[in-house]
Amino acid sequence: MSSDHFDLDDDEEPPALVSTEIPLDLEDLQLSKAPITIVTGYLGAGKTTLLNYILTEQHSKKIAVILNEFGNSSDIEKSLTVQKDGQQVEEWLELANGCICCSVKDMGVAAIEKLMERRGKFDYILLETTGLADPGNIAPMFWLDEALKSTIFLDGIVTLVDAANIIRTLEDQEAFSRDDEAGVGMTTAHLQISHADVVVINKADLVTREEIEVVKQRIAGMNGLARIIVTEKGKVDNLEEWLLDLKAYETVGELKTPIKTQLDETISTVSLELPELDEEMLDSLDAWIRSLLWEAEVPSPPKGLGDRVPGDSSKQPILDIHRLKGRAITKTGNALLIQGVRETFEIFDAPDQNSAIKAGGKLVLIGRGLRDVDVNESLKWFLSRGRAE
Ligand SMILES: Nc1nc2c(ncn2[C@@H]2O[C@H](COP(=O)(O)OP(=O)(O)OP(=O)(O)O)[C@@H](O)[C@H]2O)c(=O)[nH]1
Repeated sequence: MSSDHFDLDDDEEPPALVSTEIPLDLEDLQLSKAPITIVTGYLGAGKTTLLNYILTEQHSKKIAVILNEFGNSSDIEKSLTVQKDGQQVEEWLELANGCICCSVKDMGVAAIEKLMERRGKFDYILLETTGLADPGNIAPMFWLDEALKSTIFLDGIVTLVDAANIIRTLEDQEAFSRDDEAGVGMTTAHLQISHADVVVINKADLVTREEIEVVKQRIAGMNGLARIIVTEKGKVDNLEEWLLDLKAYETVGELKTPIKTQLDETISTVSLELPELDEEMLDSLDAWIRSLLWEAEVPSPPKGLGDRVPGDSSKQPILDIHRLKGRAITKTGNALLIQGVRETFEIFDAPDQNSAIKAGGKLVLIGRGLRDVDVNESLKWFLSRGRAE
């Protein structure tokens, strides 16, 4: 995005702090936090085109768009403020419809909060990552546990894919594989799709309807939780439905059973039924999830079930859970939601108890290596273990 007008207002002294007698209402603070949506997608998928469309459309929303260089976590930790010759650098483009656009490098959560404080309140923040970013590294930073301390909260991840090139990108292991700890077979595009709450299949004008269907099936087979929309030039008509207010980390949505076609060799989605849990089983569930996310191990009984391919120890599957969502109902009638991204997970009371109880217990896992292990059997065994012993 280019601009011919930047507002560089940085040497002003901040106003002196004045003490107030008015008690802060924590709930109000929570409500006034600004949602941040991470917009990701492979090089050239159309991220900037989509954000340009949002910023120039007539709507009544105050949106702050941050374009930055979030690439990997080490860059982010390295620098929490933007410095140039000892001065903080901010470049803001103010738009006629009340939106702003800011281009920055190497920023962390604290720096974004600080920028937002200085610019005043925005209804939404959209953060465009670089085409090579792994959203799994970025999301946990915004999904803060001590939520009240932050003025922003992670609303969701939107991943754009280029309809004409995505299949090739997913299949061209040699050209696109990441040679880091993500492992062979995993491309950046895999990581971006597996973490998505919404997938925007862009550049629909460049392919046939049949080709769009193939892309849709492939994506739905990988990430059974993401909602999918098809666009040209990033034109998403209903912003609130598809990009803003996703609440992807506060609620778990429908948790629909993923389609059976496993077209992708690397990433898949598994859906597990959860029985009603007593306290001991709830602890077991927590331990089972920790084993999967922290140890990359599918617990199995001494013999029988396996987290390895029988007879060939060289073929132990690499388990790597990227995203996890679930709903657990306790025997005492309490509904809990489960949210996870990479190693971070949380189990908390469902805001809407009635509809959660009605929908029933379920756990959905998205990640690598899930095709090679029987997570369903493992979970069943693990939950019943305490009672059997
Ligand atoms: N034909 C066609 N071209 C598109 C569409 N959307 C975007 N483009 C073009 O694709 C190119 C890349 O779009 P960008 O919006 O810059 O993509 P990006 O994801 O921001 O790219 P990077 O920042 O390099 O990762 C540009 O030339 C766009 O004009 C579309 O729906 N159809």
